[in-house]
Amino acid sequence: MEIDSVPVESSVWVGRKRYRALLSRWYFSWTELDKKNREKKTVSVPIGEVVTVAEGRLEIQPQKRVEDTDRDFTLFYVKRSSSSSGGGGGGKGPLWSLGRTQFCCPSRNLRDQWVAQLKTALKTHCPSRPHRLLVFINPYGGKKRAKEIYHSIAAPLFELAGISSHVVVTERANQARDHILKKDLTGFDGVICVGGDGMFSELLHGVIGRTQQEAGISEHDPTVMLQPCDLHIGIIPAGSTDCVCFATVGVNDPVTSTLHIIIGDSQPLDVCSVHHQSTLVRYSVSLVGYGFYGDVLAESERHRWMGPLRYDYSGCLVYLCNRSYQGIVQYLPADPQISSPRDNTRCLSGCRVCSESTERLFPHFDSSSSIYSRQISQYSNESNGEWMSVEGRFKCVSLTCMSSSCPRSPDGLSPSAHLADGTADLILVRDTHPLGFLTYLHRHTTTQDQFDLPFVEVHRVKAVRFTLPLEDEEVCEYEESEAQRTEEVLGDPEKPPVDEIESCRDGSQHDLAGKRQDEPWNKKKGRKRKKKQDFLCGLCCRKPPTVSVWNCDGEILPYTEISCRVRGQLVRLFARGIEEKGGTWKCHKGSRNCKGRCVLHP
Ligand SMILES: Nc1ncnc2c1ncn2[C@@H]1O[C@H](COP(=O)(O)OP(=O)(O)OP(=O)(O)O)[C@@H](O)[C@H]1O
Repeated sequence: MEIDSVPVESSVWVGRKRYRALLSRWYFSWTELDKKNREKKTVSVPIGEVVTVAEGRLEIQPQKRVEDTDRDFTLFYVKRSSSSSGGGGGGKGPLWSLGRTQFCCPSRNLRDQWVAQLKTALKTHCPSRPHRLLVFINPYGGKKRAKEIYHSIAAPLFELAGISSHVVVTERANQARDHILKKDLTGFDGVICVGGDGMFSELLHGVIGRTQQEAGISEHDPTVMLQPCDLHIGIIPAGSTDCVCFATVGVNDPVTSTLHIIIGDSQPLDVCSVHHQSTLVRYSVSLVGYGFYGDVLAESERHRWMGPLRYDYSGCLVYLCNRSYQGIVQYLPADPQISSPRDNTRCLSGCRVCSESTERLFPHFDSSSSIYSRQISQYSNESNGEWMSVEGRFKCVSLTCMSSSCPRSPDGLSPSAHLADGTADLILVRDTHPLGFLTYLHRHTTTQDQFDLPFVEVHRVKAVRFTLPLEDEEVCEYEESEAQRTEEVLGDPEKPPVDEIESCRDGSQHDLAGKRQDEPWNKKKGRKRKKKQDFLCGLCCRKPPTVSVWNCDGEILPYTEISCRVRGQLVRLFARGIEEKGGTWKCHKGSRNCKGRCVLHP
């Protein structure tokens, strides 16, 4: 049935008020009329944000109630409110809730036509909505409320929207990742995690790994072009850290996230692959951090019993230790003509830089075909450019593919970073006095520019390498069983043995020496490894450490010398980036798929 056929316009009643309802190409709107037929206020809902339409009077809250009346139909859609007005989202973007309006038509025939027209419009304009989802719930994440959040909030909304889901409540770490890697996923349009950043990371590794397996691509080669992933990932926040959700949606709110999933929003996301020599170690979307952020994570692992408070406690402790580390950072700069980490822009919904990057990264991309058919072209451009090198003592070295904003740091580590432009921001904080470093840290919680400090530099990059200066190569012994550990990180159900890492950092005599003798790593550049060092320092130390550890999205990496490469738009989330509160979603002419989604209804 053609959308432009009758009826596109008719009188309807909402309660006792008379309205003129109109279905145009991209919107359904209803305008209040007074007794003299003069128009009063209009409510306009993009078809893309209609959740469902049903005959009769339908309610789902506080519980489901259906009344099959002849002339009524009920419309469910996305409604926005300011996140500061409550709801627990506490974020940068608006909170979404389920809007519901009940319309009464002059006749049953007209009611049936409205329902049919709206359903056809949904089918025609929203072909990318999911129909079947695979949901992983981590019952131990955050405040252990993930099951309750899913069953009381997300599941009823999925049911309303006609989405079926297969639910897996995890029984161990990495179960979700292994499931995605190994099980039959035919028929699923997306994978969802109900948990925190750790659960998201499992899904990320599963989806990327599976896509490469199916495409016959080795993930280990940092120079190879990885296959962009078709299977969307959704996050229903229920963890103690939900940074990825916050940075891609703007709030940590299960209803908002569920509605983004239902309407099939699609946000491409850059991913950083972290390698050690010629082996993939992990993928990251938010932070790959050495020095302060690595030490805080390592310290916090010892105090898990404290819950989320452990990060504050460990942050204070590590700050007081006043450590800095020697290193050589090499980076491949991104094109400064396109954007810069200090251009004071923000990556918001419909971001021009990101949408133009799609064309740059995938010039032969055809929006009418699947993501799989994108031509592989990204890395011909990517390897271009001259590597730069910085050597010195650093308080921290951070690489972030996104702003990494979170409720505590609403602008994030790099406020002008983009979600999907194929670049990451490299932040180098050189050794400085403790007060200077405190100023740097404090500025993350304010609107002051954290890069406007003499000991801080920031670069927009496509790739990074970190090595230790020859004279300072005192690396913890846990590096030396690297091949085995990488297998554990990527291929084995067990996580990296953090306890071993910890014992190494503690200076305990965990003996891995037997494993190292014949390893090529020892022969590299003819270097001779010195003996393991005690790690603790500052308040609690015997000897200051010479190396830190890498924090990769909340996981400790088992290597110090790493290389990172940004994989532009490798995955897609059920999200749309951060919307400006109460504002209009700007339409950048020429950006694909704008299709009327670019204006927000009030
Ligand atoms: N059933 C399970 N038992 C133990 N660990 C699990 C289980 N399911 C998932 N995990 C692991 O728990 C870790 C933390 O989960 P999640 O991210 O959901 O919660 P979180 O409270 O935000 O955690 P954190 O802040 O520690 O990252 C994840 O890395 C995941 O691999």
